[in-house]
Amino acid sequence: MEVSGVGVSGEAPWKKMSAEELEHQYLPRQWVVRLGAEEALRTYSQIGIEATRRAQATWKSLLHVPYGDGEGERVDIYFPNKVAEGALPFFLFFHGGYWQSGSKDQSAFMVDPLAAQGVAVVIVGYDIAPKGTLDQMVDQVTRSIVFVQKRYPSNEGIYLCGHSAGAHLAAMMLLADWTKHGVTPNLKGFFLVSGVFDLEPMVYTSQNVALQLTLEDARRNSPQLKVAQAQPADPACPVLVVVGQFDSPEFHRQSWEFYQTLCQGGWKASFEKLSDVDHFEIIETLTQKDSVLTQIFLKTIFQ
Ligand SMILES: N[C@@H](CC(=O)c1ccccc1NC=O)C(=O)O
Repeated sequence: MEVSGVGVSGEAPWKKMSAEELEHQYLPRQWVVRLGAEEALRTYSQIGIEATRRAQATWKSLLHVPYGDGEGERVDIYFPNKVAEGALPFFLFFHGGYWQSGSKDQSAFMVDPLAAQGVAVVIVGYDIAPKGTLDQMVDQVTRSIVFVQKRYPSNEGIYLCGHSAGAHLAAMMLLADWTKHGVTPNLKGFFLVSGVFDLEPMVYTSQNVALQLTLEDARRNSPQLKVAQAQPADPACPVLVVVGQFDSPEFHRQSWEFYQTLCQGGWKASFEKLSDVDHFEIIETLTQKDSVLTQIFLKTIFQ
């Protein structure tokens, strides 16, 4: 892999970028080659809305189930037809949108192909900025997982998948302290898709207008800085770091360096660069049962 991490000077490469270049590196829509930037976002939303409509028409579901008292603290749960409720693998999805856009209501991309194979899928809602702060989102995601574990104690594994900002939230769960929640979730795998793991560069982009991260907030919420010091709770739990071929060089660097840090920290990490997909297609392909990423998920869940 040719992506260099920290340069010979020891300084992160983004620190030498102009403000314009940094902004460009962290605007995924500008790296889409098959469509114009705005059309790429529109297409992504449409595919998410359509997949969600189809999922709700096809599978038994529990919609808008509260995992906390806040209005935004809700999940949608989709069940496969067979087997008794509960004794199933559970796949939890945390949507992207830079912690300030997107919702569970248009993010059920992977329900059809996973439910068809006997996986329960939970699409998690959380309070995006400016309503929610990053610390609150991390806490909400933690509680959503605790909720699933408590409600389905006989689950056959909980798998966390996040996209982009959602991959960041899922990665923060590698560091979660479950003791204060009274239950340790049966986590069996992490799928971190086109994520951001070091939030420091975000502080210097326009995304921070809504996020309002201080440098301290960014560092406290950067799994890249934290996982090296943490012991894997379960060293056998696989952590897959995936990035799309057409993601920006900064997104490639973020994923590659996080993967390397996970390996050094004793996690069972793997890295995939998915060919021919951009930041949005990488999730859009999850609507299809034979996509490379869908197959990786199923293989991990049923190995
Ligand atoms: N404002 C971003 C949108 C974006 O990043 C995004 C949109 C949908 C799903 C994930 C995204 N990226 C990270 O969370 C852009 O212009 O590319």
